[in-house]
Amino acid sequence: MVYTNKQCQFIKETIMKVIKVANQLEGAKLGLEILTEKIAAGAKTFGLATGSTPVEFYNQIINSDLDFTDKTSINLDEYVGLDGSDEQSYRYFMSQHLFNEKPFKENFLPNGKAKDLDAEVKAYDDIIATHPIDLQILGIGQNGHIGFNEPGTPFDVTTHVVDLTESTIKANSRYFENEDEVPRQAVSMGIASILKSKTLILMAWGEAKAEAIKGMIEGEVTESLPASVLQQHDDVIVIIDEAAASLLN
Ligand SMILES: N[C@@H]1[C@@H](O)[C@H](O)[C@@H](COP(=O)(O)O)O[C@@H]1O
Repeated sequence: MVYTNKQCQFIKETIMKVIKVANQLEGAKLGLEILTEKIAAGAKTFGLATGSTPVEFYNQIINSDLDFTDKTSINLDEYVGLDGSDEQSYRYFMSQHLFNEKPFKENFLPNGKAKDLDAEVKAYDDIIATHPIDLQILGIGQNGHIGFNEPGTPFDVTTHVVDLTESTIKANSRYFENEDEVPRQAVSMGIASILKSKTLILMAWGEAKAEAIKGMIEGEVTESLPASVLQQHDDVIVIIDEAAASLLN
């Protein structure tokens, strides 16, 4: 794979490729290059993430001439109790930041309003099984969570209902009027499902992510830092800015 982006600096190649970029915009452009390459190679199904991290990447996609009308997206997670029309739901977020501008053949997200959450979890596993993910986009929580797989989540779980930790509720409250408004549960793709993706790109910007990034890359593989499991996947590309990389040796 050839990266033409001049701003990036290749800082580590073990199994994980770690690429430091000048800033979020450069990282998003690099993400678009990789995505374009994967589509040219036949990728059809994309695992997508919410949060502030991929927003510029989605802008880049919107401004590109890539066509997704024959492509499928499968999102990582959704808050329990929020309808897709709720402005805080991840379904709404994805519509606003990508899907309204770039129509896909189909967009899957868990249904946070499902009456029977056990059935919803099973149905989402079936969707993932029948639509193998070619490229998964990930952000990372300050405590090292991916999707909504909080510290302590076993690595072998598939889609599940999660009790959000205090730290995640606090971190994500910036999107809500106050902390009390943040749902306490979410439906999340599990770590086992995430690891089945052919290629993964994890992006992180800013100092708040530096500790999690250090643990993920240089620490031991441990369920206390869910993203560390990515060390065991053979095709992970980590794109980070200076601040997120600042604690790396
Ligand atoms: N479930 C999402 C994660 O997928 C995301 O990676 C994380 C970080 O969010 P941000 O990108 O806003 O820092 O937030 C949420 O918890």
